[in-house]
Amino acid sequence: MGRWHLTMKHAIHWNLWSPFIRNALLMAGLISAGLAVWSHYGWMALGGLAALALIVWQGTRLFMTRRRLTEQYRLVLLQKKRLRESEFRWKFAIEGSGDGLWDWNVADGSVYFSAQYKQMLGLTVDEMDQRLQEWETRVHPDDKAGSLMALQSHLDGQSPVYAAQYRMRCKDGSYKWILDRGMVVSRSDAGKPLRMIGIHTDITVHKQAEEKLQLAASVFTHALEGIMITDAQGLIIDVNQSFSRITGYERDEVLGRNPHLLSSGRQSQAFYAAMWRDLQEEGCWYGEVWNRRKSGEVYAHLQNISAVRDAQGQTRQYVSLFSDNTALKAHQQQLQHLAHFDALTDLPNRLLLADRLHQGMVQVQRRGQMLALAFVDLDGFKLINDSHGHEAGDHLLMTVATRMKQALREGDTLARLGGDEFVAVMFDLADEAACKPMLHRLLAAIAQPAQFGGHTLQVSGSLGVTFYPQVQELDADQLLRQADQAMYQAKLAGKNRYRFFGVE
Ligand SMILES: Nc1nc2c(ncn2[C@@H]2O[C@H](COP(=O)(O)OP(=O)(O)OP(=O)(O)O)[C@@H](O)[C@H]2O)c(=O)[nH]1
Repeated sequence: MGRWHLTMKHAIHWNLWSPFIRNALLMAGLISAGLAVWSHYGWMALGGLAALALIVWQGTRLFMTRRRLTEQYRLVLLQKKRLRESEFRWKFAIEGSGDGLWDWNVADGSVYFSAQYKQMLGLTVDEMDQRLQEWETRVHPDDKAGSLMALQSHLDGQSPVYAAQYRMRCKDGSYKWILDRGMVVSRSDAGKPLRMIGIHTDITVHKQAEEKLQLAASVFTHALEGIMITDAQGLIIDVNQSFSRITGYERDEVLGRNPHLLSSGRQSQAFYAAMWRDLQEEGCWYGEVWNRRKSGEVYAHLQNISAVRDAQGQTRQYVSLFSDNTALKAHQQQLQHLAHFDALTDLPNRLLLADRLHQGMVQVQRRGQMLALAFVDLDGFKLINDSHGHEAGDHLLMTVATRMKQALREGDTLARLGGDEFVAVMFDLADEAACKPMLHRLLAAIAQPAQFGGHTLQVSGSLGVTFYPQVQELDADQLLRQADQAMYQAKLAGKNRYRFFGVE
């Protein structure tokens, strides 16, 4: 027994349980058992036993086959269930994502378009033929070549997946942007594509947002205005090209820095405090700012700052737009000057005189003082023009203007009304007599000879003087008319002298 056990162990160890050995041992066992039964009980018993063994064997086979079939059936059902679940999951995922599905039989050209695919284009389930031509006729003509090229490249095996973006015509004639992705899922032995599956994603909103972003980026980059964006703490996070052109600072030099680096120092702390207050309360600020370029040059610009707030009303960024208006400002100042100053002598003109006279009249009355207004007309000026030419006349007018100005005190005003007529306004006089030294100085200044083109030019002046305030209230025009009348009296009296209004 011990030896047999050892042999069996070896047999198992050496893997001798091959079908041949197994069957040979079984046959030997059966023949031995058959001989034993036949020798003890005879043929009848042996036949009965064999019949019994046959019945047991067939029954066992039947039982085993049934069990195997039942197990196979159970596995098939399980696989089917898993497949259904998997299909359900995929269908749910694709339909739930809003994407449309297509399944193309490349060989015969038929295509399955999912309900969602058709719905995306505004079509009902029955409104689209299951043909590839349906897709081709709906793709925007401008996008067709590109998408077909991408498709062909994938069919030829040149790209691992097919992906294209194109516009597709909907039922109502409008176009939707579609992202189309797919791949060949089966090929013939020769590598010919047999079936291809893909999905359609509606990216219209995304495209529109992208276009808006591109537009905004283009405006930002190419705007003539300088644009500076800061974070909520006021640190610069982006600037455009015009910013660099206007300020002289490159983008890298200012990122992360405070816009204070542009400050010229011309604006007070109160100015910036008011700006921040407006930004926090109103969300925007607009005004003129004097800044300093990298070169050190101070320049003026009109600046518009807006706070960018999130849905919760928290300020996220500040966007500042500004344009360099130095040239405009200079031009404005030039126009302002031309409007108020005489082009030949650069003295205040009639307009500015009226303004200053008005202010002076208010001031002297408040201070309890007096002002004198002298109307000056040159004597014999026409002769200068006639004898030496207009240029000589201009030269004399400029010379006389400078000298008269020097004859007056600082704070007094000398204006040119036109031609050879001037007006001098002398402020802060204690009484009428206080102006007499100035009147003499004016006459002397006018009478001083001037040289031009080798000629000596000389004129004199007649001055008519009036004072303010007077017993009767009067305005600046009335004052001027009084002085004009007094000047006429001075002319009548022989010129080169002054006359007070109302004094014969
Ligand atoms: N050169 C020059 N002449 C001017 C200008 N404006 C006016 N005139 C001339 O100045 C002259 C002024 O004329 P009047 O004041 O009548 O001549 P006037 O010789 O001074 O006469 P009286 O005042 O009576 O002494 C005119 O001949 C004008 O043509 C100017 O801008 N430049």
